[in-house]
Amino acid sequence: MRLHRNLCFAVIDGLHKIFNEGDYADKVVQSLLKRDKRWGSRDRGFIAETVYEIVRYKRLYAEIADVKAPFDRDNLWRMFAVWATLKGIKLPDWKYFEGTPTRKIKGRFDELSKNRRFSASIPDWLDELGVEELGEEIWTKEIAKQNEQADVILRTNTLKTTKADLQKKLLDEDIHTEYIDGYPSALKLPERANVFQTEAFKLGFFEVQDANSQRVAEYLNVSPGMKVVDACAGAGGKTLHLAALMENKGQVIAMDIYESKLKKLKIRARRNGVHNVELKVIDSTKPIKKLHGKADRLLIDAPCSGLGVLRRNPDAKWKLQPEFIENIKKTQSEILSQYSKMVKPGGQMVYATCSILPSENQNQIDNFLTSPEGKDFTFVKDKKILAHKSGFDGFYMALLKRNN
Ligand SMILES: C[S@@+](CC[C@H](N)C(=O)[O-])C[C@H]1O[C@@H](n2cnc3c(N)ncnc32)[C@H](O)[C@@H]1O
Repeated sequence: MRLHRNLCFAVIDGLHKIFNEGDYADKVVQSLLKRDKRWGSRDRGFIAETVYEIVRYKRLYAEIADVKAPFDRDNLWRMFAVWATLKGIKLPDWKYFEGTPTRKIKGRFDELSKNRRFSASIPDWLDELGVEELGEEIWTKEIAKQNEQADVILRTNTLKTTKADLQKKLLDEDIHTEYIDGYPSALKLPERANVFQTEAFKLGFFEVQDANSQRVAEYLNVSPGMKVVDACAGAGGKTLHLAALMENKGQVIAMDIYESKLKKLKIRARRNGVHNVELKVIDSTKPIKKLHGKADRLLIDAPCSGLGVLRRNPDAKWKLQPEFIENIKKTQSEILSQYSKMVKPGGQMVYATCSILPSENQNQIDNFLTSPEGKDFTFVKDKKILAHKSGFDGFYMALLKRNN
């Protein structure tokens, strides 16, 4: 591979924004890709993948390059040189690469690879937490998997098309996809492509959604005509899926504390041809109280650490703080106790997270079931999904039934 100066500059600019200005990696990459219209898909792929890779392995590359945060541009070039050397890419004779100690880099890499905190590139506190919660063996495998690039997965919008028709339509647009065993609406791209530019996307035939994320709405056993509350709907990935499973019949009440997220959901619902969603901002306890005992089904897709989806948000490793996890656990427990009251007797509820930590998952359910609010509920089943076992994102989901 030959390095192109303007693409490498874009990578360095992106890293500067992510590491030093705290910008989100996905937003930074999105804006970098708009910088030059002449860039083709290979150039865009280089920028996105290199930025993500250096973000993933920040701790390892910084240690090998012997640089410390905050990283100035020279430091970022040194980390870039480490990345390129380990990839076996020949460094051009640019001034940034003068005196790069190629042999020493490889030696340091071999040495540091024996230590998970460097090989998987994670902060010490997170490594301790992972071992404490999952045990050494599982954590080692899981955190290694979370450093891989995630596949692009689509969810067929069954309100508008079928999986087979969508596959044909995408093939007409030169995009190859494959079925995934056990995931009824999913299509996987064996090769990455910008699916948002396709006609099929503009027509609302699919949404981009991880395969295991597609399991969550399915877990809730909804049917057409029901009154379903999606209490932490965000921009509505699962709301849209619920509406499709309900064949646009009945009512989905999509709630969130952020109106801005629900506004995005509104746009997506229009593209998806979804007509049965009502949006409600949670700006006090009132909207929840009004729904006490009314919902046939409740989805709590709770705010969480996001440790199951690090492949998609690698910068979360550096942004997460132990205090955030402690606080989010309190929020999860409050949400469970307050929002569960919306389920009517005989109704069902799913509590889900995109975390792999038992303390955010099954422990929350155990605590809820022994609390005064939880005594009306019976545990039906749960699923603990780890990325290294399933090949897709890490998730947790529990199904509970409200007693009659
Ligand atoms: C995991 S995300 C939801 C993702 C969304 N369901 C989807 O499938 O695209 C969790 C959501 O919970 C929202 N949230 C945080 N605290 C909340 C609260 N107390 N009540 C309701 N929603 C909350 C966040 O704004 C965020 O959108």
